[in-house]
Amino acid sequence: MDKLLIKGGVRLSGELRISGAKNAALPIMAATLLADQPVNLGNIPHLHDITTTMELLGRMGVQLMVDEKMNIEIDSRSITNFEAPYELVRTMRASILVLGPLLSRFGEAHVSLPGGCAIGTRPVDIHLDGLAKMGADIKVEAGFIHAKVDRLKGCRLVLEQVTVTGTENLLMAATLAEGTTIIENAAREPEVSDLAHFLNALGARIKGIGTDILEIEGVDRLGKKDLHYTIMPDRIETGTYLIAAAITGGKVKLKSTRTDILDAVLAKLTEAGAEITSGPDWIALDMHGKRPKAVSVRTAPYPAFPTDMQAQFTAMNTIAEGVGIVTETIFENRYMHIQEMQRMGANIKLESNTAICTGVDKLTGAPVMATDLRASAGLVLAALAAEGETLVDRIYHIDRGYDHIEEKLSQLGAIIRRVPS
Ligand SMILES: CC(=O)N[C@H]1[C@@H](OP(=O)(O)OP(=O)(O)OC[C@H]2O[C@@H](n3ccc(=O)[nH]c3=O)[C@H](O)[C@@H]2O)O[C@H](CO)[C@@H](O)[C@@H]1O
Ligand SMILES: C=C(OP(=O)(O)O)C(=O)O
Repeated sequence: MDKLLIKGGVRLSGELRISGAKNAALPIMAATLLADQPVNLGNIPHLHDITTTMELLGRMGVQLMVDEKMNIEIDSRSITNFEAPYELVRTMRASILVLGPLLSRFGEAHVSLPGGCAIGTRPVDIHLDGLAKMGADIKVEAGFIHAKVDRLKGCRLVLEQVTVTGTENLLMAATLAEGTTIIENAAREPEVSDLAHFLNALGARIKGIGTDILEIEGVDRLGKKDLHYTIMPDRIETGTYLIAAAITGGKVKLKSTRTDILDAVLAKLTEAGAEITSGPDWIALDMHGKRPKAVSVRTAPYPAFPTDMQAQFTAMNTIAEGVGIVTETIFENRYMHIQEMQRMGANIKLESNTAICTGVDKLTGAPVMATDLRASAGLVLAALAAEGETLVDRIYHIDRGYDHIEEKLSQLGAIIRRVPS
């Protein structure tokens, strides 16, 4: 297993280009299953999860072609089977996103139940309940979801809890259903909106995009000749590099990104003492060499503070001035990074879903273990601020969601290298 070796203490500075959003690219790739014409997708990030999704679609018989700029052409007309096997689903929970499109277009889907994950139990009951309400016959047997239907029927769905992939699965399913579907208490994450815009570009009729009530009038077919769709920028990658600069007292300019999807994160960085400036497609952060001030954050569905930025802000609080209280309300077990940060000298007290972080003057490099994607990012950030060397093990988690992280951090002056296994 590859590791990352980081020598901390360098003040980062420079410019970077932000990649396409993993959490928009994955549902949009799954949504191409709905189209009866090839689709070309641009701004696809270089990530392990993308390779897994390509393999998943490829095993179903879908044809994929990637060019050197990571534009992917996906043609689902050659599909031969409707199965998402365990060995792929277990490495990437987003595989569940093929369920809605397969069922809606082909009337059949067999998707392995996603396995346990380091951040919580993450059930898919809301996905399944919604599809059943739309008329699907769903059985869960031997770890597989088997779903069948002649044609899904539109109906009113009130989601019990805000769920991002749940909203996406039901939204995709509704596009080819008979009649109108209303999804209430829908997730408003920008990636859900990007998916909805993509579906409308294919010919879907979705209203209420960006709100918590989505209205979908089913159509008979989806697909548009020569459709090219560009994936939105990754707001979590953007936030992570802003913190890389903030935690080292440095400055950074991030290009090909957006400010309008990062309000909660930028507000907290400003509170931490960062000077933020921005243009239509760039954001810059300057700490002017200062140590950040500790900030308190509480995770909640968009537009509130994102759970996918919690570990990174926890990392910043470890070396900040003062006490920051971090409350995780989305996932019940998303604090696996804390124990590792404590090994680097962090002063964090964990009480139930609240982490009380008292900033220390310095962290010390240590061997640490990455446990999930954003926990790994938090450890890399802590390592950038620490004195001495940190060896981050199990970085396959990071490769799931960060495009060329060591190259990008090196570009900002970080001393970081991949140690192959
Ligand atoms: C690929 C992708 O986009 N992943 C994101 C997505 O994950 P994901 O879509 O899996 O997360 P959800 O929004 O579904 O989870 C929110 C909460 O709802 C619960 N829940 C969800 C579905 C369900 O059927 N039943 C249920 O109880 C979950 O256990 C969790 O406590 O949103 C999360 C919350 O912003 C992010 O951290 C992930 O990065
Ligand atoms: C939790 C995440 O991803 P996934 O839902 O794919 O596990 C994430 O992107 O932080």
